[in-house]
Amino acid sequence: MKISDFHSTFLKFRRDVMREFIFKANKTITSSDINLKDLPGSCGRLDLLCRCVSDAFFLSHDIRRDVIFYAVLYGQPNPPVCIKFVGSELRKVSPDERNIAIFIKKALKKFEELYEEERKSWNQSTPGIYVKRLGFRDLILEKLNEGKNIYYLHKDGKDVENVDIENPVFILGDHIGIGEEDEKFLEEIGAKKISLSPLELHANHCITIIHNVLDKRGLYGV
Ligand SMILES: C[S@@+](CC[C@H](N)C(=O)[O-])C[C@H]1O[C@@H](n2cnc3c(N)ncnc32)[C@H](O)[C@@H]1O
Repeated sequence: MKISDFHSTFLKFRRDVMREFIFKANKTITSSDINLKDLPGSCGRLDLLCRCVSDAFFLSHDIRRDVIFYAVLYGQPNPPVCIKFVGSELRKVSPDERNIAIFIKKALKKFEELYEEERKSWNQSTPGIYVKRLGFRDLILEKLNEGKNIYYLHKDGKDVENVDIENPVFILGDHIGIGEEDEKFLEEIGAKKISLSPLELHANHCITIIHNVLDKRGLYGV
């Protein structure tokens, strides 16, 4: 098959879809006092959040511009803090954990410099990275109001192979999960619970698998 034929076949099946993720970081630090040498310990599993950001955006020598990734941080001293990463706007971010942690540190520094009133809106810290005072449930309600479909990634959900995915926001927990109360909330709002494997996976691996599922279905963003 010629490359041009492949390209037109690919485009025929391609449907424009943004991919959004919401990651609940139960223990991740909410001050800029980040020790880059201790991301898992004193920073409350910031290593895991950085890996999620890396797997959400980075292709080999390219970036997924159709992804928006939200992390809601619930660690001390000032929770909740929501950090938003917009793939089409990111500049100078690279896939390694340390580099991403430096950008998160800048976002938290920006947050510290704002008055509480200013924190109610999105504030850009560096290109494509924004910070706001926003809790996990309120963010999900905002997404529902935007007309998004909420998919909760969980081992015991329905096999992803049997689920149609449209206009998605994927919800993920960290090493602790999202907690019973938030699971109940997702059930109440009618989130679809979908499984990627019969085994318990790391959150960042779930992101890679979901990308793979959507890539193969031709569900790309613009
Ligand atoms: C390490 S797991 C969390 C484990 C935690 N002990 C719990 O009980 O939720 C991190 C997150 O990855 C997602 N996850 C893990 N395994 C999964 C699977 N097989 N299918 C779909 N999502 C999964 C879930 O969102 C989970 O909260």
